[in-house]
Amino acid sequence: MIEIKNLTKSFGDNLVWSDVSFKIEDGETTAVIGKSGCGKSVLLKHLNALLYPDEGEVLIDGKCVFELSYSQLRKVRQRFGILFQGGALFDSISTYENVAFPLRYFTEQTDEEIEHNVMEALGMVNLEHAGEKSTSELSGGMRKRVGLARAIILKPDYLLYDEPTSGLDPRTSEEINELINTMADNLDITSIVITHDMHSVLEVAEKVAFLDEQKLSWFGKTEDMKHSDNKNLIDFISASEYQITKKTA
Ligand SMILES: Nc1ncnc2c1ncn2[C@@H]1O[C@H](COP(=O)(O)OP(=O)(O)OP(=O)(O)O)[C@@H](O)[C@H]1O
Repeated sequence: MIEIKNLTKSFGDNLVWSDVSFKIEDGETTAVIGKSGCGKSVLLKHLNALLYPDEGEVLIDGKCVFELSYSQLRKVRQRFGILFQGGALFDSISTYENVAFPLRYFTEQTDEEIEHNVMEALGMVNLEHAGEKSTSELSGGMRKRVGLARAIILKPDYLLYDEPTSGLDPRTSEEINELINTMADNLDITSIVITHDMHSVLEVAEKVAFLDEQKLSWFGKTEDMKHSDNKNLIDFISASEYQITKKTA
């Protein structure tokens, strides 16, 4: 379990949010939503201590990540897989090598073991035949899938998704949502998804954290969101639904 406790973060005199507390239960998918600039990415970067807060704690299995030594932190960071917004692929190497990269960097696996694991990960994202392709030949949806194969290659406990459906058409977004669910079901993984896409939230998330007005404005089960009396949350959902209707009309 990841427990976020009384977290406050500012950059200079720009307060991003204060006193944020919620729990991410093992095996669940939690969506972090909110307007552009409300501090979703900043929150995500605190989970594995890529950023440090002004105050507060992030406890992973009871230990605060901000108090770990360098080597302990390295181990904790290996428990996280991250799907970056654009996929963050290296375009100078093949799709296969992109997925193999964390294994070559962090493990002592032989070429045979690497091949087995890379092909398994590519299979999970339905790209088993794309290994030799240059990543510059891939569509936006395929790049996300390769990024996802790379994010799961070290068999992480936690998978962080930064805007997994941004820039994708509705059908490709749907494929990515299905993959997020497949990963959660098949890999026994805990997922945290940053998104603006309410359709994606409804498809993948069990819990929702809504950041607004420099605080955690609402946290709860996805099914309770629409019945909330939080006006800003309801406005945010309605605005997103309007966008969905426009996109699919
Ligand atoms: N390294 C940094 N140094 C200074 N300010 C930063 C830094 N990273 C983020 N910020 C500021 O923190 C605030 C929150 O940014 P963040 O990227 O977390 O927003 P977001 O909710 O993820 O936005 P979006 O939905 O547009 O990606 C913004 O005001 C941003 O300018």
